[in-house]
Amino acid sequence: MASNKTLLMLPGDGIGPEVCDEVRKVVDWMDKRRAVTFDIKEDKVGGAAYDAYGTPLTDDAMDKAQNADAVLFGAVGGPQYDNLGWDARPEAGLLRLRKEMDLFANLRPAVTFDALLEASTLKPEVVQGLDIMIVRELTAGVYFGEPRGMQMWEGKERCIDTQSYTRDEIVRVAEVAFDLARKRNKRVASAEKANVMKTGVFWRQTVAEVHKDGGYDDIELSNVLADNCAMQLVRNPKQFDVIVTDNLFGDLLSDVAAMLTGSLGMLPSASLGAVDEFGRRKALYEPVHGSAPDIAGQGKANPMAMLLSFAMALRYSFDLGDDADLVEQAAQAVLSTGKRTLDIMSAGCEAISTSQMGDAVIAELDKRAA
Ligand SMILES: NC(=O)c1ccc[n+]([C@@H]2O[C@H](COP(=O)([O-])OP(=O)(O)OC[C@H]3O[C@@H](n4cnc5c(N)ncnc54)[C@H](O)[C@@H]3O)[C@@H](O)[C@H]2O)c1
Ligand SMILES: CC(C)[C@H](C(=O)O)[C@@H](O)C(=O)O
Ligand SMILES: [Mg+2]
Repeated sequence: MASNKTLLMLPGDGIGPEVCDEVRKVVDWMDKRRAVTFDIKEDKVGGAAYDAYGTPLTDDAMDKAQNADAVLFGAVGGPQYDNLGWDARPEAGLLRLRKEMDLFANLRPAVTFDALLEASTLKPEVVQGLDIMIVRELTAGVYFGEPRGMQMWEGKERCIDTQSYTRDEIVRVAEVAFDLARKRNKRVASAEKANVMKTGVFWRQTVAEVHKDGGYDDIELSNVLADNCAMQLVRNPKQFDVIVTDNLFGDLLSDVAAMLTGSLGMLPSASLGAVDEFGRRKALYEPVHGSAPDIAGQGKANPMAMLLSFAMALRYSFDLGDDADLVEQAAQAVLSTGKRTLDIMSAGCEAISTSQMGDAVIAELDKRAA
């Protein structure tokens, strides 16, 4: 029977294909055990697409992404591509997907599993029970602002990147953050640099207006300078519920948050567009980590961030919240049995490979569905 659940897989480079292989196991399991069939398409992105086609994302792949119900993205990049021209870089493929699909809201949840308390570099009491959501603006700011690049200025070479935000770009991501907070602990911290950046002042004012005029008086809003936010995340992360922030600060703060959970290999993400008139939204799901060239091809990658990103796809794109819960519970159960990839290894635990971790998740899913 034809499925209306189209899933585009873009494994990419480095450990991207390795962690995507583990998601394929769960997709197959869903088909067999839950009668949920996905119409899977696959294409190349990043360095893999550059090697095959001379571009990090073909128009054909872009079209497939625009028409999929969800895109599952592995990772892109690698040292062999670092000196390519600007638009040929693997990262340019990812930025094009985000921009052209208008995926402005990037949800990066940092949740600490009890089994991994020892894997964090922080004291267990600081991270135990942590559940925060970073909402990163993803299609504007310094990543896309113009002008950018080299120019001559007063007879000297200089290079410019431009931080730029329109009111609408701030309003829509602030609304996502407030709406999410309403279903959580009703607190939003907005992080910017209003002390030194004009865009920071505008961001702060606009978020306050959305809070006041958007009917969000049940949500507590606080402002935090982004540098202080980074420090507070390490000092006392549980003070936060939802953090909303711009593209660049969101990139940095989510890597910090990743280490609270034990490893960058644990942090999933969902990049969402606006809800259209039919109630659908474009979406791309990807781990927060990159292509990890240092461990690629060795079976060492932790597939959890990718698997948990797929769980987010089940929840946000396919209205399969129960199945999302199941995948998350299975992931947690595997870690509770002491199985570990090297990034989250602790004394007394069993070291396993990427693919063994995927198999262990399937075994737990089987137990739960039995
Ligand atoms: N979304 C993406 O595709 C994405 C994100 C970040 C970086 N990158 C790209 O990846 C390349 C490498 O960047 P980087 O080294 O700064 O960041 P990275 O996230 O690839 O790796 C940072 C460190 O974390 C480890 N790590 C990351 N994911 C892991 C996992 N799943 N399991 C175990 N360990 C893991 C790596 O081994 C490495 O030591 C660069 O080309 C960068 O542009 C891509
Ligand atoms: C690969 C790169 C373009 C990307 C970013 O900077 O947004 C990555 O670091 C991320 O966190 O998704
Ligand atoms: Mg990043």
